[in-house]
Amino acid sequence: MAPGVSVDVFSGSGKVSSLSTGYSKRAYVTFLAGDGDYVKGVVGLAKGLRKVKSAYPLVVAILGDVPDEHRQILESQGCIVREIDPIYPPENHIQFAHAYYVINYSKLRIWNFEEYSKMIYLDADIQVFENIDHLFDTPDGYFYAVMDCFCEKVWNYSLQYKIGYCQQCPDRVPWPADMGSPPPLYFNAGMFVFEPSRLTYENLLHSLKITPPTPFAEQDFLNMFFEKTYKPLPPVYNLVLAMLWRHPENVEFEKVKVVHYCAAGSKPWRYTGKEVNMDREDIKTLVKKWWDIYNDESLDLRAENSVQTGEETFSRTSIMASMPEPAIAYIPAPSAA
Ligand SMILES: O=c1ccn([C@@H]2O[C@H](COP(=O)(O)OP(=O)(O)O[C@H]3O[C@H](CO)[C@H](O)[C@H](O)[C@H]3O)[C@@H](O)[C@H]2O)c(=O)[nH]1
Ligand SMILES: O[C@H]1[C@H](O)[C@@H](O)[C@H](O)[C@@H](O)[C@H]1O
Ligand SMILES: [Mn+2]
Repeated sequence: MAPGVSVDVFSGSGKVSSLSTGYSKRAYVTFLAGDGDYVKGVVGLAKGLRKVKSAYPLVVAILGDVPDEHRQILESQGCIVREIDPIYPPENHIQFAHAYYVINYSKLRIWNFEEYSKMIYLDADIQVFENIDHLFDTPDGYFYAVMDCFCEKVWNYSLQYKIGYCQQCPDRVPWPADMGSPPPLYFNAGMFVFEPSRLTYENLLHSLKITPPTPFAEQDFLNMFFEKTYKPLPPVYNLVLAMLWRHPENVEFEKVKVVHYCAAGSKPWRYTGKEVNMDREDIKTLVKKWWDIYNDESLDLRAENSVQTGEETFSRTSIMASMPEPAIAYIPAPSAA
């Protein structure tokens, strides 16, 4: 999109406005490690993207420890599987918020997927309930993601949590004047829009070498690295579930496009309803909606509705969905923060 063109990319109306840029230059990308059950998340995501008729493929950046059987499942669902080497942070004795976050530094390899000009990263524990292809039309040169919430216990090591400050409601407990300015806006790294670039990739790896690891691993690191170019997206593009009970006033539940099952106990494929906050009706509804997509056989990639173009398989419905709409409705952009 040409700079300065006033297109509201958040309206959700423009399915794909840039056929001319070619399909292969845009893709969704997720990350998969290990032989556990996150593969279910990726399958669910692939089917969810098909359901909303996304025009772009899903690339899965996998570590070498993903078993062949899981790779085949992903390919049979139309995913483009790309093996990446792991990235570890510099040695130190930091306690991560979760031990497995250490593998998440490997995610930085996706900046090296230079055959794509723009990508949307989605965690495997994310589901897309409405088409978000219009986010590919966001102006280049920025890093787009949704602001996080600091109210859950997993944040208890942080100063924000200790004093009760959250950027989602900065007036509840104002940032203490004697601590200088409030910290920069902080995004959740389960969903973001970015431009792969060899130069950025090399800068990321170089910076990582000289940056001590912190509890939220690559999420903290990306927040530091992209601090100046970060543009907040509205919460409907990555509903961090804790927002439902911590900041309900900031959530338009009926309008949510992307749900991130990141709260403790909320992964649909492990859900029991027993953990704190997990017996809420809204959570049960969202878990059921995830399973409905996962179990829907009509959303499996089928030979008769797929098109093979080199290494990439697109569903025919996706290609149909990429035809430009006759008219695009422009509505005022919601406040970014
Ligand atoms: O065994 C695993 C664990 C994780 N993952 C992948 O790593 C992603 C991140 O893990 P979680 O979704 O469990 O992490 P959270 O959502 O709780 O954590 C948040 O903080 C993390 C800090 O490392 C990451 O930034 C992550 O993207 C962000 O959403 C998963 O979605 C999945 O894509 C696997 O493939 N296998
Ligand atoms: O950024 C963090 C991370 O995604 C955690 O895993 C999640 O439980 C928190 O709610 C979120 O704030
Ligand atoms: Mn996640």
